[in-house]
Amino acid sequence: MAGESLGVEIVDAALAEKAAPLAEKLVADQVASKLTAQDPTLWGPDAESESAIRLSWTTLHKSSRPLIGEIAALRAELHAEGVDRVVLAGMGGSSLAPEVITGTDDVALTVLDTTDPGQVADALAGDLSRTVLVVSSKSGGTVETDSHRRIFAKAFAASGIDAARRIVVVTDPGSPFSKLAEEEGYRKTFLADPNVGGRYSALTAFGLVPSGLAGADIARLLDQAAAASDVLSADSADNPAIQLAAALGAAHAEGAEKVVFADTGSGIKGFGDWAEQLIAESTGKLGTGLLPVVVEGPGAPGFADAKSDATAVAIGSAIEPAKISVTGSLGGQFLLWEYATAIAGRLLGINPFDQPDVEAAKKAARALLDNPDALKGGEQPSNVDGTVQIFGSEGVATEGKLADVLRAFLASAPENGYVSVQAYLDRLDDASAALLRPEVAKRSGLQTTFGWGPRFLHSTGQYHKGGHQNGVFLQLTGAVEHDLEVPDRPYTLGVLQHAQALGDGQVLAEHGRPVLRLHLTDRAAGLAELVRALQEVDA
Ligand SMILES: O=P(O)(O)OC[C@H]1O[C@](O)(CO)[C@@H](O)[C@@H]1O
Repeated sequence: MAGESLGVEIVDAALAEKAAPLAEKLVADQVASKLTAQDPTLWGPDAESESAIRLSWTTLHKSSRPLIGEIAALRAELHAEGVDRVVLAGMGGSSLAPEVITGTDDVALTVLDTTDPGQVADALAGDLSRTVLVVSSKSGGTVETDSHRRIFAKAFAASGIDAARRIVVVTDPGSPFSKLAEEEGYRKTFLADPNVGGRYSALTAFGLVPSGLAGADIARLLDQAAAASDVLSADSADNPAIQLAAALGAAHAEGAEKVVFADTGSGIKGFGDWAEQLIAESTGKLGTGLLPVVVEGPGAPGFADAKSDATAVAIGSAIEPAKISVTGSLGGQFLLWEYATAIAGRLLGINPFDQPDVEAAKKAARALLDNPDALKGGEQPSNVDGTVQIFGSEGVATEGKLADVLRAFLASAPENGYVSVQAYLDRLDDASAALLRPEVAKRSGLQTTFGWGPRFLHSTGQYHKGGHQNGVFLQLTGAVEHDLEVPDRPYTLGVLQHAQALGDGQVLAEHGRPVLRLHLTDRAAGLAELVRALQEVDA
């Protein structure tokens, strides 16, 4: 349950045996206590300058306390004005933690981490007279978040609402958003601790402001982290973070580079989606890393039948065939996984605080936005089956029926590789796209990830380009019925979404990865055709 004490159990005896010497060495090197003391030398000289400005997360359970009162005061003020609907615009580290925190506490938060015009239009269609928009961006330069800000500011104004009174900003000191907030007179700006990276920021203003405004119990969350901090700082083989990092490191050394997450009754909602970014973006670089695979439950393909390339991890009680089980409160698990990921980074020999390959896809999308002809004109599919247009990167076979194309595509994946299904669609209206993950996993026999674009670009996107190069990529794009203007920008949201899909596809192809893009000219019909076609592909 969400309140229980922190624990890591390495259920698999062989894995426990291999992890033990790694754990002993971590204890002897005093890694846990040095990490708590924010020692930037733990990842070698190349990582030192970055680590020196990325380690404040080890003490956030103390330093974030003053935020509790500030957030409660703002919430009370807003409620007194009848404003009780919270919409959060933020990508990756600026929205994944609030989504888990509010989901676990069962309080409503509308998260905008999409460029899908339909999904954004749905959020706009909510009662604006009761809405506050939290604009969260560490860098203050994320195009999706800035687009949401522009769209909502215009919609507030069009409804006769003073937009400035309804926009709250969370950002780093000195960022473009902090300047803008001042210029525009936005209601309040929370400046976050700049010495914490986005994916380690769950217990900073990024995690706490939207969650607290929505009504989650953020004081309890910090208490939970505080209760975990001593045990996580201990140079002891009983330290759960040492155990977890050693187990993941030992498994990786044996060829298990994927970590498959299933919830087994943790009481935490959607923990895997948060852990996914932390692990993928932190470790997936220099051709190595751990690929998180979030599955639907312990019976799902990928977990139930995990092979030697994957470690099944239960979030909650140990259920067969999990090799590791992790229990504990949400606040405790945030801190545990942050410690374990940073320590695993040391075992893998990488810098867990940079994301060197994320920028490439952003750059490619920007180039496409600057050249709208490349996006609109002359984009002829190689093949069409029903409502599905088929596009393939070089070397990807696109002939025949959709089922033939899928069969050939899945067969082209290397042994022990993975399939990444990437849906640039509406997470709510096209929710059935997520059913493709287990279908593809079953048909291919490969570990299969699923991500909503562009959300995953800020999460597993780093791993795809920087991690083990054995993925094949199935992109889904869809027709846009009602596009949305982005005020004072030369593109619409739909065009941005398309540029993001094509831009990332280009970068993946440049890395020599196979990319199959299926464009659904009718989303609902196309998704149904796709499921039918997959069912024709033999397991
Ligand atoms: O908070 P920001 O600066 O908008 O960034 C959002 C996300 O984008 C990334 O930089 C990757 O693109 C993540 O590391 C980060 O959490």
